Amino acid sequence: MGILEVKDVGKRFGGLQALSDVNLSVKENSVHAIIGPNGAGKSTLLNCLVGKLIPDTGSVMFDGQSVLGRAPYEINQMGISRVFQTPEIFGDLTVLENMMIPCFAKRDGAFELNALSAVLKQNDILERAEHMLEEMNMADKRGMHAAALSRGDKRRLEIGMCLSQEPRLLLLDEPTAGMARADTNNTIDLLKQISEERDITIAIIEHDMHVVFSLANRITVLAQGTPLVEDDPQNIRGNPKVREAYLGESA
Ligand SMILES: Nc1ncnc2c1ncn2[C@@H]1O[C@H](COP(=O)(O)OP(=O)(O)OP(=O)(O)O)[C@@H](O)[C@H]1O
Repeated sequence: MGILEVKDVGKRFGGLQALSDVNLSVKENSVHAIIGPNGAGKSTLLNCLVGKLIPDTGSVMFDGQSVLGRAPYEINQMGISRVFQTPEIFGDLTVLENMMIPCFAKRDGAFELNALSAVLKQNDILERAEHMLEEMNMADKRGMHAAALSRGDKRRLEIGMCLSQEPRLLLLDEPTAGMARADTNNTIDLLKQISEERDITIAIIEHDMHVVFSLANRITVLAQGTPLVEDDPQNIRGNPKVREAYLGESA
């Protein structure tokens, strides 16, 4: 039994069956990649896991509890945290102020941006945020405006903000999209370190096969809204159907 169990999930948008009969089991402490061509249904599936969409059929269980019908913030509190394609950080705030926001939400269950000045006076929040920045190797950037960070550092900050909530499942939606190779490699190293050092499960949607094969120990290939195959990376690489359809002959 995985920490995340998706059973027979289907989702239709008008006349389009975006997902059908999706079964997925994500093992605790694994890095599980979901790959597939454009329009395969990867984002739709992710949205069904975090409460942004409700499937028409099937079930989604996290650690034995159904996530269906729960609001995104409730699912977040259950221990699922999501990193978006575009970093969700506040560019006008400093790196430290950004990091304080999820620390506050973790302590009090909610956060309003206009409460920031009050938050800045709270030592426990400040200590926690500074500790997280040290863990993310970003302490030297604490006073910078987040907008001035490199793409890779914006991603690093956002991942740190997610981790400060101590999730058990981290969902990543193309975390290296649009990044130069150096930033991509830094992000791969960061995610490897997180997966090795923390008691955490990672599920990642990714187009970049270098990222997928560097990180994943399990891969599900989605095609036209339904899983084509789920296997270990070496078998996915060698699977002729997958090679032909998704990876290209050079993979
Ligand atoms: N809100 C929506 N309303 C209508 N159709 C949608 C909606 N969201 C997604 N779709 C359609 O559902 C199908 C699956 O889309 P989805 O974005 O999940 O695919 P994807 O695998 O994430 O693709 P990509 O790799 O391009 O991001 C596509 O045909 C898409 O156009």
